[in-house]
This record gives sequence, structure tokens and C-alpha cells, in this order.
Amino acid sequence: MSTDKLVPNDPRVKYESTQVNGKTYSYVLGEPTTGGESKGLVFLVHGFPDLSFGWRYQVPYLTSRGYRVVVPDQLGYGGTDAPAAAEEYTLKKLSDDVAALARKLVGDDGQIILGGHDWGGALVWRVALWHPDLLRGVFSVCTPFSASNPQFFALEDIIAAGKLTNFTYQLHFKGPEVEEKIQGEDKVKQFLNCMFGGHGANGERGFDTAKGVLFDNLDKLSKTRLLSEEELNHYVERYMAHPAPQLRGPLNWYRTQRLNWEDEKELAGRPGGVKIETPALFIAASGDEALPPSMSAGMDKYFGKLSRDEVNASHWALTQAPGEVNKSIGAWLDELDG
Ligand SMILES: O=C(NCCCc1ccccc1)N[C@H]1CC[C@H](OCc2c(F)cccc2F)CC1
Repeated sequence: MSTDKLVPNDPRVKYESTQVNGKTYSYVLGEPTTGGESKGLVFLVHGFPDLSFGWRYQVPYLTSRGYRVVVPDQLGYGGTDAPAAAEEYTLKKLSDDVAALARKLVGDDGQIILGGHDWGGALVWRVALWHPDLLRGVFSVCTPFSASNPQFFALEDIIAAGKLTNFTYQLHFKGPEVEEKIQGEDKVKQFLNCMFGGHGANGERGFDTAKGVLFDNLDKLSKTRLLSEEELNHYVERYMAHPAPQLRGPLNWYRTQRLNWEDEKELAGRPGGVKIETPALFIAASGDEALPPSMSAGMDKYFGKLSRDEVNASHWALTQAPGEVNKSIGAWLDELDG
């Protein structure tokens, strides 16, 4: 099998669906192409606004190195259910879904190697805290680990104090406006094109981490160079499979900050505090405007065995620097399996 990126509805992988904690999850399943026993199961978690398709450059690479690969559409996306209630999207519930799906694939005593990008990266660190026995290894692309504070600080207050201003767009995402205004095929296509880097002839942007979505620019943007027309249309088709407002599920991931803090008070109270002993890899993206590498300063103290790497790419490192990302993950896997 070629190790070229997956195309929409690629015949090289299987498309499965199953019930997980009362919800339908759909996922892509790739079998090792090396023949013989698989070296283990790699489970990949995408971010916002993405799909399992976001890992298309990594799946063939990993199956060619002897791994089985499972890539779900996360809650709210693609062929997976999109409950309307934001409470369904806490990182603890999403972690329990990852564990339940993984157990269906590797059995109650099996283990997986878990990787995430963006919100998927935030989630995999939480899975390592809630379900440490499940993991043989854990990695995140772009998203550093951030420990929960003993005291709750609302994002609104943090930003009002001039901190984390690169997260200002999240106040826009958690509010009603983006969900209300980005509905229907044309708007969803313009929004996705914008988030994946489309820009205007004079450098106009439709998204700014320090502001949010600039609605008036959305129909002025050229097509992003990060996706082919066929790939962008695949994203739109999968997002339009959900009833309006199509972004409600994906945006619900931004509406659980206080609930996540409530859940994690228990973790903060553990003897020795929060510590991830699972062998871990963090790959920073040098040009990520939402998650600059500097945000990862100080995360090492929460890990027993953390490897670090950095790729020269924007937030969309998986598709913009796939060779670098794959090489980094591959070297870490070789050491893990060494
Ligand atoms: O919003 C995200 N992606 C959409 C924007 C993508 C984009 C960026 C740049 C250009 C174009 C597009 N990603 C989230 C992922 C979770 C991150 O929060 C991590 C976290 C926790 F999980 C828990 C406690 C604190 C904490 F910071 C915050 C960014």
C-alpha cells in the first residue's frame, strides 16, 4: 500500500461505527500493511474544527510501520453523534469515551498508544490522568499540558487581566454568535476555508486569535492552500451531515471550562499532585498563533518521561509538515517499542 495521504472515502482503510457510553462513534480503522502481528494500536484524536480526516498523512505512515490505527470522529463531528447539551463535552466524559472505545478494540487488559492534535491534544493529556493503565504512550501535537488550578479563573477574567490574550477567540467560540451565524453549506464552507488559512487578496483574515471570527471578511477570502477543493468539500459534506446549527457540537468543546475545573479538583487533591508517568511526547509547532511553543514552558515537571520536539509549521502541522511530524512520532515509537 502506498504511504500517500488518505483521500476521502479511501479504500485502504475501514469505516466503522459503534455505540460508546450511549453515543454512536464513527472511526477509521487502518490495519498494519507489514503483514504479521501488529506492533500495537495507535489511537488518534483530532481537534477543532477538524475530523478523523485531519490525520490523513499519519495513518498510512503508521500502518506501514506495523501499527493498527484507529481515528474516531470526535463527539460533535462527522459520523459521530453531536449531543446538543454542552455538559456532554467535558474532558472527563470525552476521556471516558476514548477509554470505552479503546477497550472495545484492545480488550479490558489491552493498552493503546494515544495521540492528539489541538483539542485532541488537550484531551489525550486528560486521558493520561483519568485512565493511566490504558496507555503505553501518549503524545500531543501543538497542545501543551496545562495543570488545573486549585482556584477557578474564568477565561473572561484571565483575558480581561491581559493574560492568555491569544485565547480571546475562544470567548467568541463559546458565545452564541459563531454558532448562529455559521449555518448552512456556504457559511460552513467559508468558515472552514478561513480556519484552515484562507486569506484575502490584501491579506484580510477571517479569523484572528486576538479577536475571533471576522464575519465580514469570510466571503472575501481566497481558497486555503492547505486543502484541495476535493478535501475542503469532504469537510463541508461531513459537517453538513449534522442538523443546523452545524457547529453546535464542535463549539460545545469551548463551553465546559468550569465543569472541567470541577471534575479536576479531585485530580489536584491526589498525593504528589498531578503527574503523568506514561512515556510522553510533545511536538510544538513553531508558528502556531493559538498555541505558541512558549506556552509549554514548565510542563516538564508534570511528567515522568517527556520527550520534546518542534516542527516548523503553523497550527495545522499535521498536514503542513507531515514528514517532520511523522518522523518525530516514528522515532519516539521506535524508542517506546525498543
Ligand atoms: O481552540 C483551539 N483550536 C481552534 C483554533 C485553531 C487555529 C489556531 C491558529 C490558527 C488557525 C486555527 N484549540 C484549543 C485546544 C485546547 C486548548 O486549551 C488547552 C487547555 C486545557 F485543555 C485545559 C486547561 C487550560 C488549557 F489551556 C486551547 C486551544
